[in-house]
Amino acid sequence: MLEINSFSNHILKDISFFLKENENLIILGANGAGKSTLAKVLSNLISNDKVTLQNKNISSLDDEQRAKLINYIPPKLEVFDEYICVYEFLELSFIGKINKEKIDETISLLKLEKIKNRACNDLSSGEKQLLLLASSIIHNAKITIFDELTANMDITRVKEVFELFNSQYLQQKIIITHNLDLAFNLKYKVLYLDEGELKFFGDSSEFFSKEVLEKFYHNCLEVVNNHLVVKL
Ligand SMILES: Nc1ncnc2c1ncn2[C@@H]1O[C@H](COP(=O)(O)OP(=O)(O)OP(=O)(O)O)[C@@H](O)[C@H]1O
Repeated sequence: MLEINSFSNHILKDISFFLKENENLIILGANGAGKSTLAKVLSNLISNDKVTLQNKNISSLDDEQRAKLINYIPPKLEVFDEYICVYEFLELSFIGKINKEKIDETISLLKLEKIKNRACNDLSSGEKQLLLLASSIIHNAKITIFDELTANMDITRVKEVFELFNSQYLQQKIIITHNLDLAFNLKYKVLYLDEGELKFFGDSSEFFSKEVLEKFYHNCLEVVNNHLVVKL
């Protein structure tokens, strides 16, 4: 269970919502709407006392307790040690003891064998995002927030990520994305932000109705064969 109660700062305005146990969420909104800021508030990277996780105020949790409950995956991997390789990065992703079998299983799941000994800093943008995904599977927090995970992935990888999001590999997920077809097909609850204000929080079927799409995206989108396409 995740709750945020009347959070405001210079970007977000009076944000409140409640997510039930195991309920997944998509966060949508235009560039600069405040999506990443909200994700950082929910994971306490922007420290606050307005978020409750599993009935505990986030400000009362120590780092380990918080890491077990919520994990924010940023849009870009930043590694300061230029020599650290993919395998070593994954070793650092465990909250407790390292489990080499789990690392090998995750490498095989995401087909990362070819890059497992490469330096993280030498990876392409899409490979870095796959590494972040692998680290989140290993970390296995109660709630994982993905901030634009698929932005640099090729379409085959996006499809694999979609399937993974529909599997049991991760627990509760919060996904920030500009890929509206991914959002549409995941059928998670939707939160829409506009200039720091929460303008919609509700079910996928309601958000992706003709009326709501017209309200937020004007006449830019249509549903064709169960896919949301941009009318260019
Ligand atoms: N540390 C900061 N200091 C000042 N302004 C900030 C800071 N971080 C973000 N902002 C501003 O707050 C607004 C919201 O930023 P945020 O990154 O949350 O948007 P977003 O919805 O995730 O955008 P995008 O889709 O472009 O990634 C933007 O106008 C941004 O410039």
